[in-house]
Amino acid sequence: MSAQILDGKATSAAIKSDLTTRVAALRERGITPGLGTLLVGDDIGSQKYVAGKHRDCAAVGISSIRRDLPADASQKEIETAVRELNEDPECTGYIVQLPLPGGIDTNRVLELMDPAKDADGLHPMSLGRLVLNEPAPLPCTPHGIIVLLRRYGVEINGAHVVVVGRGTTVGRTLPLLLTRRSENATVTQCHTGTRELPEQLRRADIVVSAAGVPHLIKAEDIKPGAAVLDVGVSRNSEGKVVGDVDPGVAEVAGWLSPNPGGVGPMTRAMLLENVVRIAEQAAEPAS
Ligand SMILES: Nc1nc(=O)c2c([nH]1)NC[C@@H]1CN(c3ccc(C(=O)N[C@@H](CCC(=O)O)C(=O)O)cc3)C=[N+]21
Repeated sequence: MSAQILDGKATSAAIKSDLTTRVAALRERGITPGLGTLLVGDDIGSQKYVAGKHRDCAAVGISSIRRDLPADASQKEIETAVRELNEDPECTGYIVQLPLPGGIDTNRVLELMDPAKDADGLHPMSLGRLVLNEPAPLPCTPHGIIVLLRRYGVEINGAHVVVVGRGTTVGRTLPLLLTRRSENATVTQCHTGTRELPEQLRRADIVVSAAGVPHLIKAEDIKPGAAVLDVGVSRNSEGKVVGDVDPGVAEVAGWLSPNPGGVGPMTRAMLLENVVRIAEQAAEPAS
């Protein structure tokens, strides 16, 4: 038996098609959503992600505003670029591509962003609202994970989910989404300091690995039939993406989200969704 593939590429294509309709409706009312990206430096991975985001925008009718700064840009130059995106009326939502170069105070940069334009859901205000159960743009990768599970009918309610990793984009935020009443999962968060990771993994109905450790998750540690989502991004010597999940897992798992082709495209679709939602809300302020 081989796992059913949680196909993020196909699922994101369907979502993008829905978004195209919503963008067209906004445009008919004279509103054009615009996604800004601020990219600092020339990391090849980041360049690729940002290029992908702008391609997605073009495909659904969102205009894009691209700001690129050199790797040696100063804190001040980066902050100026953030202020300009805050002010730019064509930019209705934007992201600061992470990580920023060493020596830059990332949190200070994020705090300067207008929270009303937070397309990533990673502004401190949005994260605080998430903790407080208030409406806010959701972090794209965790949101993409939940939408992907739902589209394939993987039961989240009551499931035991093991999340591996403690980064902001997945490890720290995914448990917040999964433990909302609407998802109702039980979460164990693991990381590099976790003793006996295999024992934790064996109890999981759903495993989400975002550790960035190639082939950390082995078939012998997976409960037969469990859903396994590979979110780890490492690169091998040829620059190819290598995930956290050992290929042998496909023989044991019930569902498998591959990497690439799984959560990455979903992340991009959720980013577009945030941009469209922000523009819709601006068009029709809650009374
Ligand atoms: N402020 C900020 N927001 C982010 O959302 C953000 C970020 N910084 N920094 C880096 C990570 C990484 N990330 C990915 C998005 C899409 C794919 C993606 O679509 N990948 C394709 C393949 C790409 C390839 O092969 O290189 C796939 O999985 O099929 C991957 C990774 C967003 N990130």
